Amino acid sequence: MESYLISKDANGILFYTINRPEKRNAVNDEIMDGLEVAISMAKAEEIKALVITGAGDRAFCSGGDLSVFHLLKTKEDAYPMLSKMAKIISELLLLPKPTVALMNGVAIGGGCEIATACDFRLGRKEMKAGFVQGNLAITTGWGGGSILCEKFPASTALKMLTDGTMLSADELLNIGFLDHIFEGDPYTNCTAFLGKLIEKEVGVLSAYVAILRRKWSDASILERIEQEAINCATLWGKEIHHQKVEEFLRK
Ligand SMILES: CC[C@H](C(=O)O)C(=O)SCCNC(=O)CCNC(=O)[C@H](O)C(C)(C)COP(=O)(O)OP(=O)(O)OC[C@H]1O[C@@H](n2cnc3c(N)ncnc32)[C@H](O)[C@@H]1OP(=O)(O)O
Repeated sequence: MESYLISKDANGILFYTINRPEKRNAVNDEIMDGLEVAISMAKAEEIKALVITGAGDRAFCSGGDLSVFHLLKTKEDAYPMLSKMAKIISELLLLPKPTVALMNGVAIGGGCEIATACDFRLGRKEMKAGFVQGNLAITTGWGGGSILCEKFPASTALKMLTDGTMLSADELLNIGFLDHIFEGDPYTNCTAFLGKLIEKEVGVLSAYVAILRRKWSDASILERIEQEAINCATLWGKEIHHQKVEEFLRK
């Protein structure tokens, strides 16, 4: 089974689907590489938006693949993985096309980081999401913390990051993290949400998103994301992080 799927619909929307439902759509190197391919494909003239979603109805993305990444022990081990995904998420953030996180299920840790980098977040009614990295004695490491602090009020962002709790769809809507809650078929709901947007010319869409991309670039977002990856790598190498991950893997 392919670990990710990339497809385009008749409206010019490109879909990137993490296709590891048996692992709650956890991110490994292949998923990272696939996302980079999708971001590159989304730059094509005919593409009006990039949508990221997960296979199945349980999980959008459960973050980094702990069965793989827990083998990374030191700061030097972890930094290349963190920096690789931080660069890909930076490209997602600055893509000159509108982006959507179609959150078909739970989003945890790095899964929330991917969603935060998107312009819009749609959540299935039953979904929950949480930046749980703090419970694993690390921080966000793929840029999600920097982007959250860029996009949301400081207190909202810091509360989400430092609480490390799972929030319901209604709670996420109330704080502005979700733009829309849906029931039923994710694709139908996503195309309905983008209904007016896909009527516009690509040049108009690109010009509008450029206003945001320019604002974030002027605010040195890329440097902040790189520093986040370095800080996460430093915490990653500490023993307490490995103990916390072992506790999860033993459950
Ligand atoms: C920089 C990124 C950062 C990092 O990598 O350090 C992070 O993303 S930190 C956050 C890492 N992610 C997590 O801590 C999430 C762990 N998973 C869960 O809490 C649950 O699995 C949940 C809520 C996503 C789904 O719960 P549910 O009851 O529906 O399923 P199971 O727990 O029974 O899991 C089913 C199956 O999936 C495997 N699984 C789930 N999440 C991961 C993951 N992140 N990495 C690897 N594998 C994962 C789980 O082990 C089960 O596999 P099985 O072979 O069936 O035992």
